[in-house]
Amino acid sequence: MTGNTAAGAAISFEGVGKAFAGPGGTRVHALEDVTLAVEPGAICGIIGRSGAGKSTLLRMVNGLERPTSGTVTVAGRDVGRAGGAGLRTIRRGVGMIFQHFNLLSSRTVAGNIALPLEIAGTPAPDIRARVADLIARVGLDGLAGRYPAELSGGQKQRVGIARALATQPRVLLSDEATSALDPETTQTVLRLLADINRDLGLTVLLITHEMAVVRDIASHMAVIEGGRIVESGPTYDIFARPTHPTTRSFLGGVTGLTLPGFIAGRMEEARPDGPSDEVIRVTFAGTHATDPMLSKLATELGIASNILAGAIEEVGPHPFGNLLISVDAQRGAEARAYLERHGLLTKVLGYVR
Ligand SMILES: Nc1ncnc2c1ncn2[C@@H]1O[C@H](COP(=O)(O)OP(=O)(O)OP(=O)(O)O)[C@@H](O)[C@H]1O
Repeated sequence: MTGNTAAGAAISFEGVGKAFAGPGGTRVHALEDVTLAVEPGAICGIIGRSGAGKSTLLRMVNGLERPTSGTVTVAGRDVGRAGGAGLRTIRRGVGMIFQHFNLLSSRTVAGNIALPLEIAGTPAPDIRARVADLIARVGLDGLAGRYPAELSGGQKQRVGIARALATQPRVLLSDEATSALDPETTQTVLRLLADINRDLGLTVLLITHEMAVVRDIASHMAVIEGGRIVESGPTYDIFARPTHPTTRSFLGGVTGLTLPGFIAGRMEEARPDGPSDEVIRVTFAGTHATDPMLSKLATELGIASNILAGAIEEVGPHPFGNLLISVDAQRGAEARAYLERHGLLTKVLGYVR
């Protein structure tokens, strides 16, 4: 997904910058030198904190914002320089869903879904057939005549998704689409997006501040901070080997990376003189996630380990685990070498006396 190779990409950002006029004649640099290529059929999650530049990035894909430098292309078409009919063509190929759904309260479910087709001048009989298909596709059978006020949040988002799909776009943009939903409804909406991605081959670009959303649905991800992409690549690789501190702090919320307070408060960076325990993060990737490596460490090397925190979960279709363990610091190097030899990743986090 990442890098400079934009050829063949569904969406590509090349050296993109965006500056807004700030207070008192200042300039706010919302994006700086963003380069990212999203391959056709990928689900790419952009994660970042409030104000990092996520919305600005997303809005460039359908031309709601134009870059002040660099180039944004969708299926090879330059969005920033398109105007009039060219921009309308690009926009027809890019659907968008929103955190607060943005439905028209005066229109029924069917009426909301029909709107983009009416605007595109689609004949009425075709609209009726297409709307019926879309209602079935998103699981809203029987609700065509309801008004938004009569729907749950999850149902409203399904209407939003159906409306976004009405003009058969090749790209779907999702602006915090599950942020207003409860966890269970979030899961059903994410599953629907994953099904649509798979069945229709749509490319999905989603922005979120929740790593769990990225973990559950995104094949690729990018972390944005202060308007710059600080890390990007396949989601699984980044979960296994996060390099940037911001990525690590986002990961702390969804993996077993957070040390319990009673250990965290006593950790020292350097190994102290005298007896101590080494605290190690062990990342289990792929099939190793289910291997009983710690018991092998005990039986084959006689090294006992304490499990301090951990979780095994799924990132996309792959099992993935993070364990925080402690071992006698004198045997730490030996334990890490053994685990690494067996395909696990290790990192010393510190020492506890
Ligand atoms: N139209 C605008 N005029 C001036 N500044 C803007 C404008 N739009 C965004 N910004 C600024 O650009 C920066 C990035 O904003 P953006 O909305 O893209 O961030 P975000 O990551 O989407 O944040 P959030 O999660 O809070 O929506 C912020 O400093 C914001 O104040």
